[in-house]
Amino acid sequence: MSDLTRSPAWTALDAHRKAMDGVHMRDLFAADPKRFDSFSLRLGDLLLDYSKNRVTAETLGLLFDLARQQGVETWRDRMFAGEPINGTEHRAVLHTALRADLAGSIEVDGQNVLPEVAASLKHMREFSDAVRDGSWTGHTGKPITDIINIGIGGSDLGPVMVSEALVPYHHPRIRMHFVSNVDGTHIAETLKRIDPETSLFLIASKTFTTQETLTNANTARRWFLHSGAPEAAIAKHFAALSTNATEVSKFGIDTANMFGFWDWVGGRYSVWSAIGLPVMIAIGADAFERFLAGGRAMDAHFRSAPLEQNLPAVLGVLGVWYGNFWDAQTHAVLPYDQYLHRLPAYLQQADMESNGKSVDRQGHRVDYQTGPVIFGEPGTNGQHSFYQLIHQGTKVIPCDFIAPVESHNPVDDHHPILLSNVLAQTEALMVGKTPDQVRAELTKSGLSGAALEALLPFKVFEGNRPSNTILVREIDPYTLGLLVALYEHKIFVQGTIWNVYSFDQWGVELGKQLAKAIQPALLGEKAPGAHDSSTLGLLAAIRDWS
Ligand SMILES: O=P(O)(O)OC[C@H]1O[C@](O)(CO)[C@@H](O)[C@@H]1O
Repeated sequence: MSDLTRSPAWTALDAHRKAMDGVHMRDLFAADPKRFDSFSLRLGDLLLDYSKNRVTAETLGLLFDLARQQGVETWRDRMFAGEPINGTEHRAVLHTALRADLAGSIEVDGQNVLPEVAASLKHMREFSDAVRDGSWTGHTGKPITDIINIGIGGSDLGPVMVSEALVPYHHPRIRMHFVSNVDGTHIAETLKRIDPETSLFLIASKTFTTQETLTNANTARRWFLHSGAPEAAIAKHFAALSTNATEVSKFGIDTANMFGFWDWVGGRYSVWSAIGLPVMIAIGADAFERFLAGGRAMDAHFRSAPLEQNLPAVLGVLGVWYGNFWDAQTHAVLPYDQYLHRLPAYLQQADMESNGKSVDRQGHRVDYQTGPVIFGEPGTNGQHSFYQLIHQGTKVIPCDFIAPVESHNPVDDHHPILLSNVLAQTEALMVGKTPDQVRAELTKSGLSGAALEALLPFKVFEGNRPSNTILVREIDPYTLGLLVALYEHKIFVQGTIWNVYSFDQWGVELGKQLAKAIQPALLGEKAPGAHDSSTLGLLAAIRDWS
């Protein structure tokens, strides 16, 4: 057994979990009319209702004991202080510095990093202002109409999610495109829609060695030059967002057009950095600052609120409760806002790349579950797709319902209908429908006897299915900043409880290595070499058909 699973806090939760067997949330609500007041929290214009969970005050007490036992507060303080808590890469984890009060000081290796953050933001502001006001033109003197961000993983998902979430704030002249997939279709379809004279490519890659990004960037450059633009025009149409000046120069982008950041910014936490430049161009520097301010407000809350009133801590321990004590394998992210349609994809990387680990910080195989499988779709689309399983399947699927109270598009009665679905879903999941209720309904509809009894089991909803509801007044740059930082810190809390390193991602390396080894065979440059029979069989089939 690991230190964690034999620890006092864990064993107490194990025992408590058994005591919670058979406890239905329906009864918890019936017994306590103030349950919502006890199990909800607000931070400014963000409200978290976590009352529809299989928890009592005792459960939460035990979960916070676990969080304290695992040093959540100490690790949190170490993160904010710039200590190298990313142990396998010996790096600080300081995405919080990107949105910090720049008058302060945060040191990495004895150096205050905030002046560099301020300088980078200034550079981004000057550039984005120029693109937006039309003073930055293409090589033929026309203002930029299309921004094409080429990046993948954290260099794509953060920018595309935030950009899409904030479409109502976009500059009217500027269209945004995000190319990530190495599948040629992605870049080819994008290039069809743009004009080289008015396009600006942002090559976003922390390392500037990522194969997908460089392949797409090279294709974009060839396409641009092929349009008749001279080599010197590249400087007007290509910029780099990266930590790697050497590779940026090698690619042919002038480092004057490079927006830098630092190795203490993890890819999946980098939208607050120069990687956010496409967002800043789309929404303007002031709105981007409001996004940073939202993140900063959540940071201040996470640092100072006692765990019991701490939004990220509450979300974090609830996930641990279901994953480790109720065998939940997944977690659904269900934004009831079309503009948030990329949030589930964004959180897939943020969460699964961070906590998808099976070795603890001491290098031992864990004997407990770590990060969940994250999935989701915007509501109400998900309701007509996979919610059947959430309501009546055999699995416990904790859900986060996320919704703005005000819509950017208050057309007809759409928004009340949308919101009624949020409330209805969480209520239905919690309360369910008993056999007696179904019997009464069926009787009323005229059914009776054997026919009624035959249909009855299919129409029963067990209920007791957990959900959180996160309401914001409206999705604006500030509340989005709050929301993104909320999830970042939730992931941090969970990784700390699980004693894993949340800020590395070694698990993505093997596939990259093997792809490099297989590529020459597909290009016909080499014989396939030694592989298993499946890989060889597939290679042969591909060769046959190409
Ligand atoms: O920004 P880069 O260096 O191109 O990396 C892109 C992505 O690739 C990964 O390293 C893993 O695939 C992610 O963590 C990262 O966000």
